[in-house]
Amino acid sequence: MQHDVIIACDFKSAEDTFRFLDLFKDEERKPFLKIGMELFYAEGPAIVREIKRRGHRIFLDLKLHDIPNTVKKAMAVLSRLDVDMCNVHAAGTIEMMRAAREGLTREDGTRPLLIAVTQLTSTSEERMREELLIDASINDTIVKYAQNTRAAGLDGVVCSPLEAGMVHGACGEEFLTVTPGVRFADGDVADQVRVTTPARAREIGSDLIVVGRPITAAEDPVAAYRRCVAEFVG
Ligand SMILES: O=c1ccn([C@@H]2O[C@H](COP(=O)(O)O)[C@@H](O)[C@H]2O)c(=O)[nH]1
Repeated sequence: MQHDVIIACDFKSAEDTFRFLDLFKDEERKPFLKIGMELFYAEGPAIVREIKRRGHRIFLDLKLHDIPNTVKKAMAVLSRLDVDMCNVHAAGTIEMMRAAREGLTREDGTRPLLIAVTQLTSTSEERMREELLIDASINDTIVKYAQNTRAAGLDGVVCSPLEAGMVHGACGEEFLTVTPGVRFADGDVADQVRVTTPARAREIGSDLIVVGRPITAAEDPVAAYRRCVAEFVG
């Protein structure tokens, strides 16, 4: 997978999204976009179809986590949207991830990329131990969840860029690392915990970085996007 920057379009409406996307209309590089829960719950499948029609690649970040049968059937519905990538929570177990892959696979055998969230980048090791009662280090947890994801036949994981090298070491170079938790050196971390810069993400081994507020809330979003691309893609 070619290194790229995915912009997290965390907007409340189609109107706000298209106002933002219009800023990029003269960009040579059509940004790869992430549609998450906020926008999808507000606008439904129509927003996915419209953004696809405009020629963007789409990561549909709905993080499914339910019993295997429910996830399989939901994935079968999502497969009709023809997105490029979608995801589940690895905590849903290997059986659930296998069901997700089966549901997503179309009759002709094709499917979008399917990845699994390991531990959210807003979670610290301390909270994981104290609130989630996971009595292992965050690194061991992420490696184990990544190995489970690989065993289920998925294509990669969502993790912090700080963990990308470790995940590749455990699961192979071809196994995708898609990494939110990206901040400029001079930027506000907000609710993220396990963060680093686009340049450092590239050095550590991330394949795709996911960047939201550092671009969407910037005074000049196009300049912020170009800065990410320059640091991460080169
Ligand atoms: O572990 C995870 C999984 C998903 N996300 C999503 O990525 C973006 C990050 O946005 P920022 O504004 O750059 O913090 C957001 O849509 C999250 O839902 C994540 O941050 N961490």
